[in-house]
Amino acid sequence: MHFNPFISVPRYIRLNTLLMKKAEAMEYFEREGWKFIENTFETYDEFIEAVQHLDDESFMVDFHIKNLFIFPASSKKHFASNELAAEGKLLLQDKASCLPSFLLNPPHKSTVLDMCAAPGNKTTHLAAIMKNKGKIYAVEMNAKRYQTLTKMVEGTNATIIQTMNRDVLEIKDEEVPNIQYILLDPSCSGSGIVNRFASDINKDSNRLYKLSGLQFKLLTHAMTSFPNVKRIVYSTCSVYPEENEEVVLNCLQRIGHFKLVNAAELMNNQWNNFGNETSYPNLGSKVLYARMGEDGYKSDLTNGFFVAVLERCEEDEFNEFYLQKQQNIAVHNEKFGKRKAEKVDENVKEEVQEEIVKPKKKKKWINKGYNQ
Ligand SMILES: C[S@@+](CC[C@H](N)C(=O)[O-])C[C@H]1O[C@@H](n2cnc3c(N)ncnc32)[C@H](O)[C@@H]1O
Repeated sequence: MHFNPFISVPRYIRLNTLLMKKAEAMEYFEREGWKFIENTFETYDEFIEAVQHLDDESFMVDFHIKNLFIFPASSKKHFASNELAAEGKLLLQDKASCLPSFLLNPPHKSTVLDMCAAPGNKTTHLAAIMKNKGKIYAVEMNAKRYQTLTKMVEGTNATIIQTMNRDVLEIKDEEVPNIQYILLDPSCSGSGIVNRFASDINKDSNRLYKLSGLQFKLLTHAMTSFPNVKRIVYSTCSVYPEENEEVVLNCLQRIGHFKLVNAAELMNNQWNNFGNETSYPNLGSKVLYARMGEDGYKSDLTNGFFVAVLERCEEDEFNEFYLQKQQNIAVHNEKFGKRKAEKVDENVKEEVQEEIVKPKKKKKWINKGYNQ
């Protein structure tokens, strides 16, 4: 994988609507000498073109996220010490990192679990989307990062957030009752982050294996431990399919009662990058990537990011990957008559534990190694 080290993403600034109105922010920027370019573009491509040509004195509003401002990359130093950012009114957050909360889109008064919350960018975005009405449980395992999270929550006036310094894998439904929406943004390789963009050659397959095992465990927990969950967003700042499509596919194959929502439709078919449909049929085109334009991909002018949206199936409905796997097992059993029937949803956790402790040989990408 080749990339252009000179690509830079614009300065994205998310308005904290819990502390400041959009009109006030616009007036502030104009007072500071910035010229507003109105976003009247009909298509995403036209918009991207305009952002690419944003001059050093101008700013715009994002095409998808209406409380996200876009400034030229050259303004990064200027905003690093901005007074309104210090007051929690403006948040320096990349567009890609805003997509998970935007796509989860929990309604006001709903109950949300953010499973991996620190430093709190997405949790506080969720609170703003919910207009500070409802309840968000924000869980962070690492003590130091938990402190950063609590500081951010306090500083942004996101009063519906209850922070918890815990391992989310130990949290059960009784402790966080009636969770309806889950955001899962777990630790990942960070291979999508512009300045540390990793090439295939630099892939650390051992680390990747451990990370994807944890990601799988966390997504399984999200899908099986909270009976009232309607929608789950799974995201990473990685561009490696092992942490993305692979994790989602493995979970869907084992847990039948969730299905993929087509992210392209959620973006009104105005987006450039999705997963790999050839390698992951019926899955790749429904999961979203944000890309900075490396390797001939079209650019979204953001850091590299992955988002998958899952929704609970109707009663008696199972997702296609689960059904296919069950069918394969049935065919295999008929042929060889040896293997016991695959465990069903209720027992999936037991199976997951076994898989994580004892990796099976079928995980070919580990054995092949990526350093070749
Ligand atoms: C990618 S960061 C999350 C970024 C955050 N969502 C944001 O937008 O600001 C992943 C976080 O998950 C935490 N984490 C990893 N495993 C966890 C677990 N089992 N329980 C709770 N937190 C966990 C890590 O310590 C790390 O802070």
